[in-house]
Amino acid sequence: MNLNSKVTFLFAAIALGILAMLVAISLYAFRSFSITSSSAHVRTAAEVVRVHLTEAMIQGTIQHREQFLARLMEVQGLSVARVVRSPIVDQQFGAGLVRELPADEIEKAVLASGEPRYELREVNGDTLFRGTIPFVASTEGTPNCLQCHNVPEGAVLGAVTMEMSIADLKERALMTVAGLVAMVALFALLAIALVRRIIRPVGEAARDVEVAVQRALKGDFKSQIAAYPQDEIGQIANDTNRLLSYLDGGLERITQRVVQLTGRNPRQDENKLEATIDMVNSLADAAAFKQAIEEDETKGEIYDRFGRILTERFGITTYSIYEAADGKQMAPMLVDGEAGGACRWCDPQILVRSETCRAKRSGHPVDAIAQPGICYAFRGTPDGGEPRSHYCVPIIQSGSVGSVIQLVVPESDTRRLQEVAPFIHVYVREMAPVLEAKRLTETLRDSSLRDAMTGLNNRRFLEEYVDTLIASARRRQVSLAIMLLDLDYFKVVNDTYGHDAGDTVLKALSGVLKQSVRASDMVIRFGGEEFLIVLQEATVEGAEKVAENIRRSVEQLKIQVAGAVLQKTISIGLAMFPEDSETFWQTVKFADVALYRAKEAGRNRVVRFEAQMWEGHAEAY
Ligand SMILES: Nc1nc2c(ncn2[C@@H]2O[C@H](COP(=O)(O)OP(=O)(O)OP(=O)(O)O)[C@@H](O)[C@H]2O)c(=O)[nH]1
Repeated sequence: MNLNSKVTFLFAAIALGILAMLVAISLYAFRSFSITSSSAHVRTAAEVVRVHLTEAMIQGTIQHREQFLARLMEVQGLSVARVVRSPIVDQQFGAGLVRELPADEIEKAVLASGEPRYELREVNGDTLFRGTIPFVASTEGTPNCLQCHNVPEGAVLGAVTMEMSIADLKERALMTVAGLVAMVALFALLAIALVRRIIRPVGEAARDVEVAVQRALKGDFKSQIAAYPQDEIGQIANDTNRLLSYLDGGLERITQRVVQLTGRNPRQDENKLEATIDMVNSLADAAAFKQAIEEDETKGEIYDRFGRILTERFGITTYSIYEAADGKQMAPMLVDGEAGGACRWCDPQILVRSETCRAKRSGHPVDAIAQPGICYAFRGTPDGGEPRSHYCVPIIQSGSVGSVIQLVVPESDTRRLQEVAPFIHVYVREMAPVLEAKRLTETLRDSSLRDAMTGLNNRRFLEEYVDTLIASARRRQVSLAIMLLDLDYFKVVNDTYGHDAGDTVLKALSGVLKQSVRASDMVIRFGGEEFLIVLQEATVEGAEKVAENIRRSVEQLKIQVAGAVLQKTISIGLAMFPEDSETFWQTVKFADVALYRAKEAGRNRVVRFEAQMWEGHAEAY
């Protein structure tokens, strides 16, 4: 029920209540008045009858009593006028007139009690008032009752009964009450109409405010409340309009900025305020994410953190992060939360021919939800499960695609992915410069630890890595074989064919060395044409075999240089850690001494270090 109806209802109820009370009080008052006034009339008439009868008795004309009473009934409205005698009068004066009427029940009661009785009754639609008044013996007056009646003072001598119609009086009373009711009802109707008119703007403003609040709760602050006269309601309407405009303007400005940052426009059917709050939250989360990854040490940690955000925040559990390596290759860094996992969602071709990856090739996001089947490299159902779709985002670093994020979702979940994609872009945008900085740092660090010409690790790398190497060997209680290798008569190559030919020989040798050892072994370019190899978990016999194998491979290696095919030999010194020395670098010195012996002994050979070789060399180191 609205305010207007409530007020109308309230006023109507009050008016009805007042009317009911008014009618009740009026009717009661009129009834009391009618009875009182009729009683007074009957009493007066009874007194007139008594005086007349007394006079008739004194004059001896009492036999005309009935005529007198009949004449009396001609008075308008009077329907009964009769007299009854009390038994004590009959005792004194006999039975009285032959027409004497017997007393009815009321008269008997009045004669017995001496108290008047009045009564209202309805007869055939007429309202009659009856009064029975006793004649009581009194000593007052001249002559008085006791002069003739032989009775004590106060005795009841008789009673007169009169009955008159008060229909006219009643009708007039009802007319008066009806008039009163009509006036009050009219006044109430006018009052209700006036109050409704006064409060209508309040109700309409309240309705407008309610509509505006409902829309505001849905993120829409564009409502305006109709202008009203300059009273309190008008003031509320104006203030509310100003507040709504202020909120709408503020939300509009915030949304515009947030849309610029996220690239996501709230949908028409969306709660704009909640959508904007969501976007601001995402921006704040992305900023926190950026702060966290800036302090991460490696790119692997960054990918891992991003993977967790994909799963925990966006509910995406199947995804791949590829890193574009040098040349045409791509490497999976994180697949479905697994570091360096296999290429699960794409044709493995992309790993060796990165151009096969559409996002890598184009540098643009690849949206298979908007354009199903857009990328031929995508393998949507590798395990025959529910068909899947994908959305790939390239990360541009230093002007080219450095990494590719691939999000994979079941077909049934594509709409949700579309909704979160802009937020994921925000994260990717925050991540890109940090990844680039990390890549530069890693490249710089890698180049300082690597020999640019041969691609082998350098002496500095060995110096940094040696502690880890020793700790690992000690923990596993294994030996390391250390070989120092030096090309024989290498100077001649430079001198005869030039420095470039010398470089070619060194590169070819590096290749042979790399191929001759296990991936876990280390090949280091130790000096100019000097190389150091560390074999992990080695025995003396095993190491000697590897060294001999290298010597033979080098001897058989034919190297094409400008205008000639060269064949070179190599000398190798071998020492064992910790068998030959408890310290790694001392073992390297022993390998160097053995190498010296190999050169001394005619070159192109492997010499295993022996303790007596150190004698005479100690001072040289
Ligand atoms: N082309 C080229 N030559 C290098 C490089 N580093 C060192 N050399 C040369 O390698 C040669 C080493 O010569 P030596 O130490 O005299 O030894 P060798 O001629 O190999 O003779 P032995 O070791 O005694 O068998 C020098 O001529 C250096 O200039 C390099 O990076 N490229």
